[in-house]
Amino acid sequence: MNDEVLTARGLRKAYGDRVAVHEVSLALRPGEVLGLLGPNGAGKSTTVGIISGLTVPDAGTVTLSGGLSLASDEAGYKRRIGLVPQDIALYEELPARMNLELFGALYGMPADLLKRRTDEVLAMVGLSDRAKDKPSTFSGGMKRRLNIACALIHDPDVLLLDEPTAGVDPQSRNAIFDNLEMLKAAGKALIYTTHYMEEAERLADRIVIVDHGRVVASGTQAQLFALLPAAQTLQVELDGEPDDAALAGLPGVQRVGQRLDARMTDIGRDTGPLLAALAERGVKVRGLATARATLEDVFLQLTGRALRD
Ligand SMILES: Nc1ncnc2c1ncn2[C@@H]1O[C@H](COP(=O)(O)OP(=O)(O)OP(=O)(O)O)[C@@H](O)[C@H]1O
Repeated sequence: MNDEVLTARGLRKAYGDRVAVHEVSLALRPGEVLGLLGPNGAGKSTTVGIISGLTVPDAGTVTLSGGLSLASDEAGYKRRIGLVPQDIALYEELPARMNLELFGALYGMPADLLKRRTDEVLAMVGLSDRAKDKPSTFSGGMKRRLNIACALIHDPDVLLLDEPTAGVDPQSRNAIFDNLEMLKAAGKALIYTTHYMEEAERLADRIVIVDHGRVVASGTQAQLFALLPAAQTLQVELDGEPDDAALAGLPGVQRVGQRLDARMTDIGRDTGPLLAALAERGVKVRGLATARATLEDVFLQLTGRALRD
């Protein structure tokens, strides 16, 4: 028995010679946000496309809880999945409300339910007072929020979001994050693709890092940071100008001008001994700061390249 709402196994998709997705497997539980993190072209959209049923894989399976798959019941499967595509997909010249009604009609929702859900999702994304307006008159952030509302109209269990904050102002971005946290609290399962590691760090319970179509690492943030030789850096601001000889031989310590950067796996344990060693050598300390490793560091460690170009 498992409590997964979605299980993807061995997904593979090639376009000619180019393998976009290679043996990607992932699983998702209710109330969980899975961050799919990787640079441009890593295969995130293709993976999401396969899970949504828009892209046919060359190999692999996606199953929802209860054993539901595209092969067993395509309409039933799609009713449980919502997709927020990377490129905004709206009818620009139709009122916001009508956009939602059209999406709802695709799922065969009865009129009374559709009316109720339309009101609910408009309220959720903060667009109730713009229901009669056309997306062509909306800001980028408002269009994104309406796009998310369209994906939620049929109340899916699983929401796939493909870089949903592209071109969004900070205020709308925060509003989107609030919405996603609300959905998570309501037990929805979310796959969130991004190449912004700050977004993955903020939202994701677990993260799958992809590169060149392959999963290079997956786990909780703590598990991913554990892949680094040192998860934290203690920055020691020096008082005066100690000579390099006084600083020689301190393990994991690097001098950066008037500062020492000490890489540590356990900052609580390792700070005391370092400060004692510095005092013993007559090195005076003016201040301390800590810097935490980021997912960018994890990606760099695993691939030797930066996440963003
Ligand atoms: N329809 C297609 N035809 C040919 N090649 C494609 C197609 N879709 C994707 N690819 C290629 O597959 C690879 C993975 O693309 P994908 O869009 O899945 O990456 P991504 O991680 O979502 O990147 P981005 O963040 O830029 O959207 C890329 O090399 C891309 O050029």
